[in-house]
Amino acid sequence: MAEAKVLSGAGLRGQVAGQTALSTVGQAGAGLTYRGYDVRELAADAQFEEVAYLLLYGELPSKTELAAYSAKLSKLRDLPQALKEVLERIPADAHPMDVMRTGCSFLGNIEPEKDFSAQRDVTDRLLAAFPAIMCYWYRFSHDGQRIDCVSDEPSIGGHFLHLLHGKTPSELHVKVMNVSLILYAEHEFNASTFTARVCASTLSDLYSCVTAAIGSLRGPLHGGANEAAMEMIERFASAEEAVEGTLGMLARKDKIMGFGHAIYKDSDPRNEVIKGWAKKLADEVGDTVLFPVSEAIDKTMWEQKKLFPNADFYHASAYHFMGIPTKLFTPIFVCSRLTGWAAHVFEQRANNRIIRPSAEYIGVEQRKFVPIERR
Ligand SMILES: CC(=O)SCCNC(=O)CCNC(=O)[C@H](O)C(C)(C)COP(=O)(O)OP(=O)(O)OC[C@H]1O[C@@H](n2cnc3c(N)ncnc32)[C@H](O)[C@@H]1OP(=O)(O)O
Ligand SMILES: O=C([O-])CC(=O)C(=O)O
Repeated sequence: MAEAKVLSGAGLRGQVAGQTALSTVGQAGAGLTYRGYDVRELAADAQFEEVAYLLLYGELPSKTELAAYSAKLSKLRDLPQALKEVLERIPADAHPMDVMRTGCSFLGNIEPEKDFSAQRDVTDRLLAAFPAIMCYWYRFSHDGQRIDCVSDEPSIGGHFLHLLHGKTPSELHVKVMNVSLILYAEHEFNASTFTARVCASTLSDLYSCVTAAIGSLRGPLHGGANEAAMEMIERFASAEEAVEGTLGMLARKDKIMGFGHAIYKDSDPRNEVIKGWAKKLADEVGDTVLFPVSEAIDKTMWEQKKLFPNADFYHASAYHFMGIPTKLFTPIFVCSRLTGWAAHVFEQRANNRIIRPSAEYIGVEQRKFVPIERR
């Protein structure tokens, strides 16, 4: 059994900053659990909507509850005209994470959370509307098309692919999107979730918590790593080139995106799952470069640094094989992690104290103010 990672030093590493009943990360013998369920079992057999319900409502739904929940989400997919107009004004070269942040924030203006008793309805609305926010902007700014924001796809993953590509997605692609959304849904006190909880602790509204969390997820050390990993993988034309390139990056002390983790010590339990699906997709498209390049980087990182791929690394090629533009990778993460963020906001609100740590002062000693004319 793997020993726990030594957690000390900067970045609040190893500090217990609160309690949660939502997930365990990196506990010996239990890689990642959502409300007690192993994420690998959920990814194998559940639908993302079931997992969202589990996180947001506390237990797995019955068949009837799931049908009602999925129907509720489907009805909430369309965007208000005012939001479409805002999205149409955002340029094509904007970062889609900025689009998500603006879309979420704007919806908070026109459909505000009037009372905390509406928190689940606001979350369900965002869960249903996020794929359209991303795709409406993308298709308008890139293809000049005003797409229909509703589809008859039963799942959120299928709905996203349908809006993006304008056609019914294959069964395999719907399955992989479903797995991906499950794997990304929740991860304890990661940076974006902690951001959401800090915001919630001031008794702010849910849209503010989610908007803040999107800002934290955007960075390449967190959710943005899947895009950065894709950009790196694409630079290599063969496994040999990838090995050489990785050795060079390590020699220059570059960070290799999609590797390492703040909590896991020698593997990320989500990796084996998404890697398996990335391989299936590679076979489907007849890939002979990207997947071997990814494996070569993976092998070199382990041999040289004992660093392992995190959830982001093989997500990069998996999404690429499904024809998803690289810049949309992190926004998909938003569509999923929203469930974890919101569940943490509910938990924070249910037992709140404002989050306000202390700082160790390392500045100059106290001194006398000097008026500007004498400086
Ligand atoms: C969904 C997610 O958010 S998962 C994370 C996604 N982020 C990435 O993939 C970005 C690349 N990875 C990283 O930057 C880091 O591994 C993080 C941010 C995920 C975790 O950071 P930390 O907890 O500070 O890492 P940790 O303490 O394990 O680092 C140990 C050593 O390995 C090095 N290291 C860690 N990850 C990497 C990496 N990807 N490439 C090269 N070196 C690395 C660190 O620089 C550190 O070296 P040092 O002791 O010489 O300074
Ligand atoms: O937990 C973390 O530090 C990063 C994260 O969100 C994840 O791995 O899903």
